[in-house]
Amino acid sequence: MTQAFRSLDEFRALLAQAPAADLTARKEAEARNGQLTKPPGALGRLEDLAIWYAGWRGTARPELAAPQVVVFAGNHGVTAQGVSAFPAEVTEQMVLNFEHGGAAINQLSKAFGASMDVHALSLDTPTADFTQGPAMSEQELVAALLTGWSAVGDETDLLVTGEMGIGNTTSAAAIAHALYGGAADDWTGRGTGVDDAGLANKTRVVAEASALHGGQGDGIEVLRRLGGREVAAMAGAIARARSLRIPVILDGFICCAAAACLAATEDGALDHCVAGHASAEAAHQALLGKLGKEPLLSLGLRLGEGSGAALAIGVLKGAIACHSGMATFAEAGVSDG
Ligand SMILES: O=C(O)c1ccc[n+]([C@@H]2O[C@H](COP(=O)([O-])O)[C@@H](O)[C@H]2O)c1
Ligand SMILES: Cc1cc2nc[nH]c2cc1C
Repeated sequence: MTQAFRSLDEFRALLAQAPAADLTARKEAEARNGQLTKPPGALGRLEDLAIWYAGWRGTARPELAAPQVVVFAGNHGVTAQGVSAFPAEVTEQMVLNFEHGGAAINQLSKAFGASMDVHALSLDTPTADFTQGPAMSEQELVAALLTGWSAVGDETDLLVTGEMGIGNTTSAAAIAHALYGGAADDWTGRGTGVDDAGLANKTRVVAEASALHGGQGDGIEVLRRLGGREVAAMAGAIARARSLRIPVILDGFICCAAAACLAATEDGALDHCVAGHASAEAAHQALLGKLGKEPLLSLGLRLGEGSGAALAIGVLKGAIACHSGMATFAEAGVSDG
């Protein structure tokens, strides 16, 4: 594939040109939904989900046949500040675990019939510690965005982006604080499980990062200054999915921070996304509120890897199976109200 973009401005231009949903297919799906053998609205959010999916796939009676889970891994210089309960080498060790099929996301992908790919991004070269300077150069960010962009399969009809990166809840918190303001502790949580002293230290790091980088540029610039390679790759994949009209299920706090960088850069950039779940990471619910997304599931997960979103594939499959498979009142000879 020829390189889709060579600079951040070219990536911004692609975001600005992103296609909308097919309104005709959406309207036809709404009409079909009204004729199905159930009381109006009785399938609750499943009805909205099926109509949303139909609009993005451009057909009133869609199938969901090829879901793809893609997991990106990156290392973070900010781990030098002691922000995680786990050592940085766990990122690489977990990549091996993903490759050998031993992680939670391997099992969930299999359980919901999704393909799964893992992309490790320059693990030997952590991003710069963003309390000292920008996490990435422009070219490093372009490379990470391109990794995500290129990871999306042409035949994919639903995308889940997951991540693995020790230290990345600090990156996500710093992104959210830079984008939405408030206090550093509004956005800082325990991640893999830091104790009270660890949480206080992490909050200091987020505050210092925002003081250094806040208020400078759009969401893409925030991503360059405070993101990580796997965070950027998720943003690139979500943007590529949009260009192909592939619906996306967002995962937890880090995935949503990546998505927020797109939303802050271009209005409507996440119209092709639904929120798979509410993570137990303290600020995820608030971040979902900023994105205007209502989570499908709330199961106390705080794993990442795309795990909550992968579970929500099952919900979406259920919604589409009902929408596309049910008989209408006329077909079934059932009296409508
Ligand atoms: O998805 C979430 O909401 C989530 C919440 C807490 C932790 N994580 C995972 O834990 C790792 C980051 O935690 P930490 O404490 O190292 O910043 C990273 O690999 C994430 O996938 C993920
Ligand atoms: C073991 C482990 C697995 C993970 N998966 C995603 N983030 C993780 C963090 C840790 C520490």
